[in-house]
Amino acid sequence: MAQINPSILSADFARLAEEAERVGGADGADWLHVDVMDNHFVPNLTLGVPVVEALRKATDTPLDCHLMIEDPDRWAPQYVEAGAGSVTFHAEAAAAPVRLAREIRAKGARASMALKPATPIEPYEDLLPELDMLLVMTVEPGFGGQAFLDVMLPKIRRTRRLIDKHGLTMWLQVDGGVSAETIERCAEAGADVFVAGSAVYGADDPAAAVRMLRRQAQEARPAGCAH
Ligand SMILES: O=C(CO)[C@H](O)[C@H](O)COP(=O)(O)O
Repeated sequence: MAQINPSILSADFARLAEEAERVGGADGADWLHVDVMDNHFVPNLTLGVPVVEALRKATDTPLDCHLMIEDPDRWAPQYVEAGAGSVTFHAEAAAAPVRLAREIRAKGARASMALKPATPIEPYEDLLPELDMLLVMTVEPGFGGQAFLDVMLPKIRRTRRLIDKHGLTMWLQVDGGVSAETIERCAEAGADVFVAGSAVYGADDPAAAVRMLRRQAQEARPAGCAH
């Protein structure tokens, strides 16, 4: 089942509760993607734990927190305590990714790891069973509205093959430039969770955009795929 996670990076930060509402409801967002940026790991600054706590109270949609921050080993557990249902840390930033994934899971959230475009999946093959999701970035992290990097499609395919080879049920997420023009290629390559910021919040009807993206992804999935 294809999941669509609108990124609040493209939402109106002065009205986050209403923006969450605009993509929620039946057939709406599967998760709300919350981009946490610290101005060090990426050259942009967004929000932190108090905003995640406030969002948790403002919406029933589960929160998928993507930490684009340094030292996630120290900070990620606080996002679980703040109410995130899934916490993604970056492979490039984590000092002890296995220990961190186990801590996130032990605290009750899904553990996920992200790879920047230049980071290969292969060195992390043995870590996959420790994770509930792997995020392949399809833009350089830091900003919404960037063009989708087609050169990431082979990495999505290789990651899907590794997940299937190990018989894992973990999810494969893509984030960056995902839109009506690019989502089918991602789904064909094996992604099953799609983050979309500008393609959802830039639409006249964001909830309809979520439904359309989900339908496109669902129809583009390889025939007979287990994910
Ligand atoms: O992680 C991100 C940027 O670092 C965003 O989630 C992502 O770029 C979504 O925005 P868009 O769909 O407009 O590309």
